[in-house]
Amino acid sequence: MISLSSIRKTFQTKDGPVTAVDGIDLKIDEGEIYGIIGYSGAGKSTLIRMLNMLERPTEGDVVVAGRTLSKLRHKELRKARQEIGMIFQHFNLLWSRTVRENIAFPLEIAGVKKAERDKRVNELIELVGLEGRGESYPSQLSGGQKQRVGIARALANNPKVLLCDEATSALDPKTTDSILDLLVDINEKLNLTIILITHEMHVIRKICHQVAVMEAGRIVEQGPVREVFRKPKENMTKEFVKQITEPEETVDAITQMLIDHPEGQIVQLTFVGEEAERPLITQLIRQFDVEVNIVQGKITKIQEGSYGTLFVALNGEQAEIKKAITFIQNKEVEVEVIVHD
Ligand SMILES: Nc1ncnc2c1ncn2[C@@H]1O[C@H](COP(=O)(O)OP(=O)(O)OP(=O)(O)O)[C@@H](O)[C@H]1O
Repeated sequence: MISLSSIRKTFQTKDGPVTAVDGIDLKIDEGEIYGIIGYSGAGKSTLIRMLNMLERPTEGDVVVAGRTLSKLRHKELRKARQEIGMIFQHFNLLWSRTVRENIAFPLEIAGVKKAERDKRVNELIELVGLEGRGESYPSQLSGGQKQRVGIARALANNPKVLLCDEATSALDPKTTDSILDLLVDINEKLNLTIILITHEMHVIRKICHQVAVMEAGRIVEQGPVREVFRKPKENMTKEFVKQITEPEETVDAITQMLIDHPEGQIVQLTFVGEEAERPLITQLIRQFDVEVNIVQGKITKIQEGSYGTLFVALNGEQAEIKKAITFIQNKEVEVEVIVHD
């Protein structure tokens, strides 16, 4: 559905050239929810804005739904853009227009007749769960409701692709979750391809199938979310994964555990899918002469199954601990030894 090859974007500034995107190749399949995560300044906004030519790449080609956007002229580009909807962190609604009028706006621009427009707006209002709010003005809506208007407006012309630029960053956690649920619902109902950028791993965990990690204008790691969670390779990725696996109490608990069991070894076990449900600890205790203390554990839902982390302290003879760790590894559970004694 989307393919980027050797994309580069350099801005000319008073202080000299700034390369925001520095040679990115990317392929995104139809129907996929693809997340791009990175800290501020990594180049995410610039990258996503090149997917609909809000920014033109300095080098490289952008192909969306079979069209090479980077080569299109004004009129053709306007048409191609109807295939690509976009939502924004601060919603970008028209404040003097009602909900209905905001949603109808792109239909007016596309020259859709009044009767058809009204019908389509009704469908969209229902799709995003804004029944009864059609005549309200944006200032009368909550943040979540405003983003629902943004989503309805972005979907008005039946796009194939939806771009989400930090679409939940201005919302509280509960509202964020309801908007993310809506995006999954739309993805499934319409087979819409969704690309989102975020700095929150929670967003990736909750809805994405694939993830790319961006740093300094490049993609440093990418793959299916469950694989990246199970085996993050780059330090940057590990930091993001920690955002949801390692709450502050874990660090405190580990420190305390080390004081209490100076002879022990603390390991982090990472399970994905069915592995998360197997009675691994029972097997460990039965088959090896080790004591197992659970420090902290958490199982989280990801878009394709469940994902769990468990911090345990293993006490016993070094050789026996080693055997136990090998046993766990053979169960296809990732094991990271946090502290060597
Ligand atoms: N129009 C512009 N002119 C000059 N420099 C720009 C422009 N847009 C972005 N940049 C620079 O490009 C780099 C990447 O910015 P970008 O906004 O794409 O990053 P980001 O990952 O989206 O961060 P944020 O979430 O803070 O927006 C930054 O160094 C930024 O200052």
